[in-house]
Order: sequence, then structure tokens, then C-alpha cells
Amino acid sequence: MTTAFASPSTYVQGKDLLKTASKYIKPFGDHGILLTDDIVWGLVGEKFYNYLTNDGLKIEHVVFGGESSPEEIDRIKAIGDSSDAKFIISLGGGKTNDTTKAVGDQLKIPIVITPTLASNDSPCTRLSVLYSENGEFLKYLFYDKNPDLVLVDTAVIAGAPVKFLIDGIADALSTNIEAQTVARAREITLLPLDTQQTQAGLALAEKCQQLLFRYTDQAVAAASDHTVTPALDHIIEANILLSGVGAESSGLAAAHSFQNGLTALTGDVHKLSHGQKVAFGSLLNLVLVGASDETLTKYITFEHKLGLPTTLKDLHLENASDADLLKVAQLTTQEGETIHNMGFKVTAEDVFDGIKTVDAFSRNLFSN
Ligand SMILES: NC(=O)c1ccc[n+]([C@@H]2O[C@H](COP(=O)([O-])OP(=O)(O)OC[C@H]3O[C@@H](n4cnc5c(N)ncnc54)[C@H](O)[C@@H]3O)[C@@H](O)[C@H]2O)c1
Ligand SMILES: [Zn+2]
Repeated sequence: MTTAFASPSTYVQGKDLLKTASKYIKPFGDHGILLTDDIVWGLVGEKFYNYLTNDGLKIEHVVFGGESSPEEIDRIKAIGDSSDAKFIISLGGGKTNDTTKAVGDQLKIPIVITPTLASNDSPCTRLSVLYSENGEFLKYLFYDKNPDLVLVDTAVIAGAPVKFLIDGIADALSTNIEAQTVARAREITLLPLDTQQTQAGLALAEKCQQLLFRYTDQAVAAASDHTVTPALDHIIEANILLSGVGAESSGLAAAHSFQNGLTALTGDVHKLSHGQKVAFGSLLNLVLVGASDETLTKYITFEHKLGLPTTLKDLHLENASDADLLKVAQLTTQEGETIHNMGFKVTAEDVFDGIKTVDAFSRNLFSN
């Protein structure tokens, strides 16, 4: 058995961290790119740019176009090439992070991720999700290392609408469910190394879940009020560090395959975030591994309280036909999907039955 663990080289988290961030960046060189979209520029980007340049760094601000597409990556790479950038900083959400990782990988320069949302686990992983310029999923790009530096300013994250934090909690909740599934199956992880879990990777997934069950209510209260508390610190760490490194080094299973399977359908389901779709996928994963009523109730109750989807109606699929749900199940189980990491054969019919069961169980739970 060969096992592997990977993580960003350095992870720093703190309130108002962006006001003291230059000491972490300066070892990479004296000039680089800052990638932000216009919204983030208005919120914190311009202030961050002014701080860095006043502190002696030469920063080129590049406006992110909004999609992590091959064209956008090529455009920004050309800018980095012509200015001989020594590092690239992402300031924004998952799409800005993913684009920055791709550009940094191609230019072979250090990558600094400063997430402004805790909406998913993109900051710490060594992969990007690529889309066409029109937003259709294209592929995953895997790299040979994780970002060099991740700087998380908790005050900035607390300033964002709370729905983004809840998306990240849903994504983080899937981490341990899938990690335990992969552990039982002794299957490979998400690292592009064809390796199995270390105990370290699994421990981070378990810690991630422990923090979510202990501190989510307080953290959501703090983020709703745009304040920073120790509970919010813990949940931000769970969403960004523990979920990212935990998922990557412990592997994925049915929850994330289900979110990919939903692309078989058109309609309002696509208005839902990654975390919202994964939330239902986590419940499906639990049903497929034969979780007890008590366990399923615990997760459904947790998600329901946060307003996350636990029924087909919540996924805007109350009118989906059985044929449509079977299409989702077929795509969920297509070759190459992580649902085949479960240690037993999972067919489209199994997934179809599992989806129906989650829906009925959840409806029964809340009709009582
Ligand atoms: N690489 C990975 O490991 C990985 C993991 C999970 C998801 N993803 C990818 O992440 C992307 C989704 O990321 P996302 O949910 O962060 O969305 P996003 O990057 O599209 O950002 C959402 C919006 O929020 C705005 N925004 C950013 N910070 C803000 C703030 N502080 N306050 C208010 N608004 C703010 C942005 O301007 C943007 O308009 C998807 O493309 C998904 O595939 C990647
Ligand atoms: Zn995810």
C-alpha cells in the first residue's frame, strides 16, 4: 500500500490579515500579479493593492473576467509573461482561485490564494475546475503541487453574505462522509498520485466534521452579523483548510458524483451552488453505505436547519420524472466517477433508489 498526503506549503488565517500580509508575500519576489474581479476590487481589492504597493511591492492589478476558462487563463498568462511576474495572488471566490492556480502552474511561479469567501474548498487544493467561456463544465486540471501560500482574512469572509459560508459548510460536511467511505473501501484519494489515505488525511476529515457539528450555529450567527468569533474561526478553517486538504488526501465518493450527475438535467437545479448540490449528495452517500436511521436523521437535521436541500423539491426537482432521475443516476455512475471508490458495485438503479429514499425519508422526518 502506498499512501500520500499533500497540502499548501503555508496556511495563515486571522482577522484583518490582509493589512499585514506583505511579509508573507515578499519572500517570493518584489513584483507580481493581483487577480480580482470588479466586485472584489470594490470590496477589498483596491485597499489591498494600495497596502501592498505602499509597502514596497510592485503589483499589477489584472481584472478577472469571471470564468475559469482556458481563454481567461491564456490571457492572464500572457500578461504574467510580459511583466516577468514573480508571483500571482488570487483575491476572490473559487473561480478566481482556480484561474490563478492554472496561471501560476503554467508560469511556474509561486501561487498565493487569499479567499474572500469560505464557500468551497478550492483555496488549498492542487486542482482547478475549468469551464467554457459560457460556463459549461469542461474538465479538472491537476497540478504537481498545492498553492504555496494561503492567506485567510476572517474579517473579509465575515463581511460576505452568510449564504456563501453555508455553501462551504455543506461542501465541508461531505468531506468526512466521503473520507470514511473511501477508508472502508481502501480506495485511492483525489491526489493525482494513485495513492491511498494517510491517517493524517483521514484525521483532518474527521476534525472537519467535529468542528462543523460543534460550532456551526454560532458561526452562522456571527457571519450573519458580519462579526468574527472563535466559532467562526473554526468553521472558516473547517471549510477552507480541513475540507480542502481532507478531501484531497482522503478521497471523494458518492456525494460529489451526485453533484456531477445533476448536470444531466436542465432547469432551476443549476441555480443551486456546488455546496447545495453536494448537501443532497452527502445524504445519498449515507444511504448507499447503509447508514442507520439515527445517522441519517442527524445529517438531515443539520442540513435542514441551514436551509440546505434535503428533498427533491429543495433541488427544484419535485416534477422530475423517473426517467429524468434515472438520467441523473446514470451520469452519477459513469465510468471514472468517484462513486466507484465505495468498495462495492454501485449501479444507476442503486443511485435512483437512493435518491428516492433520501427524498422520502426527509419528507417523512419533517411532516411529523
Ligand atoms: N479547485 C477546487 O478544488 C474547487 C473545489 C470546489 C469548487 N470549485 C469551484 O469554485 C467555483 C465556485 O466558487 P464560488 O462559490 O466562490 O463562486 P465564484 O468564484 O463564482 O464567486 C461568486 C461571486 O461572489 C463574489 N464575491 C467574492 N468575494 C465576495 C465577498 N467577500 N463578498 C461578496 N461577494 C463576493 C464574486 O465577485 C463572484 O461574483 C466553481 O467554479 C467550482 O467549480 C473548485
Ligand atoms: Zn466540493
